[in-house]
Amino acid sequence: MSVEKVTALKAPDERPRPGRQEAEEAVRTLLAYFGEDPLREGLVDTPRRFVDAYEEFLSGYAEDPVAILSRTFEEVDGYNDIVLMKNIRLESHCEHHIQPIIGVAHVAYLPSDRVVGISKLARVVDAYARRLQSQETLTSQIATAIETALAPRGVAVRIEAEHQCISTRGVRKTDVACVTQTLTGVFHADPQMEARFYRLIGV
Ligand SMILES: Nc1nc2c(ncn2[C@@H]2O[C@H](COP(=O)(O)OP(=O)(O)OP(=O)(O)O)[C@@H](O)[C@H]2O)c(=O)[nH]1
Ligand SMILES: [Zn+2]
Repeated sequence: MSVEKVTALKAPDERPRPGRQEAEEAVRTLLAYFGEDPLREGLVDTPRRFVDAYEEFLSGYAEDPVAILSRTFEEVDGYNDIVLMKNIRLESHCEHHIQPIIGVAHVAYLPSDRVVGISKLARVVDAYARRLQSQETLTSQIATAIETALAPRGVAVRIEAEHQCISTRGVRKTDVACVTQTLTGVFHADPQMEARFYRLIGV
């Protein structure tokens, strides 16, 4: 197996990482590449700020979404219907251009024997969104984490988002939403459940 292939198979936390100084130096290189003077007053601290900002944007790599969903509750007095968090603000970055993806996520599940604290559904969205993503992968990862952690009767995740790599550069189309969804279990198998999900989120 080639060296590249072995590297590609390593888990993210096992991959050798450059240090902070190297990261800031890379930003200085980019500034110089674009014709700027990285040492002028307004830019001298920019590499530090840039790396700080992207550590925040990409902080999801340090999170374990299944662990976020590990605290569950069984005492729901027979509650037996859909749980939906709709209009969760979504902020991510596309893996192709490292440009913002801004939109909303709707996350629903039909519990089997346990429910999760509802804030945790939004935390799972953030844990995956704060990574370099394609919208399809992001949608699927959120659904899979809920499936894995809660073993519910079904999961429905829908994301509607604008990609700034499409609105501010390249093809430059504004007010265009990319819509993706993953439906599992009853939401996939039962058209009435699928339709209820759409009605609840106002589609
Ligand atoms: N499927 C998918 N594509 C995405 C996503 N975010 C960005 N893209 C697309 O990724 C593609 C990358 O295409 P390339 O031809 O390699 O890159 P490019 O030359 O910058 O393409 P243009 O954006 O068309 O200028 C573009 O079509 C983007 O619109 C996403 O979340 N999912
Ligand atoms: Zn992009």
